[in-house]
Amino acid sequence: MRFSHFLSSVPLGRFRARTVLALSIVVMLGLCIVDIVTPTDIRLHVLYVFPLAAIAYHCPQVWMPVLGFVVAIIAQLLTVYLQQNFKTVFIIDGVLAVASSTLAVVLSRRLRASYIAIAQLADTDALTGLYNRRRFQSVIDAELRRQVRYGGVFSILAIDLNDFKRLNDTEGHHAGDQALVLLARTLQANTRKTDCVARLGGDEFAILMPQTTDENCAQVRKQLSIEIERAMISEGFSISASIGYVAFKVAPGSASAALQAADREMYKVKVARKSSTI
Ligand SMILES: Nc1nc2c(ncn2[C@@H]2O[C@H](COP(=O)(O)OP(=O)(O)OP(=O)(O)O)[C@@H](O)[C@H]2O)c(=O)[nH]1
Repeated sequence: MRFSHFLSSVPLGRFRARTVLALSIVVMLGLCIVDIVTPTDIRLHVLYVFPLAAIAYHCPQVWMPVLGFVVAIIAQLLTVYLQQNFKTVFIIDGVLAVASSTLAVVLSRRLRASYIAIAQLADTDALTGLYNRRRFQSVIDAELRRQVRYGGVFSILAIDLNDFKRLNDTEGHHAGDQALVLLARTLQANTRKTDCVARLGGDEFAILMPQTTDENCAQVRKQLSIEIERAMISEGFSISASIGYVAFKVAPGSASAALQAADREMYKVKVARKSSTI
């Protein structure tokens, strides 16, 4: 998410974060001008900018940053009023600096945690916890760039359950969901940590395997077919998967082209299976 999009999406009552941030900057500039006109040390007051901006981004109610500005202004005026007394000024500035820095750290950490949670939601499939199509395409993009730079080979496997609709229709969507989760676990358990397993949608899954040749893929497909069948039978699902693969010795034009090529191979397997069962 671009920072400007994120900023404009933060709800702050009737105001947008952008408005409150602009307000906080105006107030801080005002405080700095007060400092310059009444020659005190402005270095500490600049510290207020960060916590106030952090509050402005983070808190859902607009009165909180406004209250922060009011407290900062009162403290500032008090500091100016007492500036003859060096010790008092030092204490007020010290307390404000510590409080504002602590607030900035706490709020920034919460902000970062929310951002990570949002980014994770955008990249993963809620049911299986695997990467979703969007993230998988960016993983393929990265592999394409790596291959163009360093050469080598990588492969993509496309996996699609057979007659999954029938399972949903006869045993219900909950059973269907369980079968999808089981498939996700089986794929992860039987691939390398360096491979990337993703759910592209519905009963379609895919695996990106770096440094994996055609021959390796044939072995992986055989092994996965056995493990999927074993896992499904052990949970009482009579369901299998069609698996197609492509090994790319030369970088394909795009991530979508790579996925489509693997998909075509998977459909060939599916069609062959259907015609053999007719
Ligand atoms: N339980 C469950 N079902 C889903 C989910 N997403 C998609 N589906 C169902 O998956 C089914 C996919 O149907 P199809 O694409 O015809 O696949 P299929 O029945 O396996 O048919 P073939 O691929 O031709 O063997 C549909 O019934 C969708 O409703 C999900 O998250 N959970």
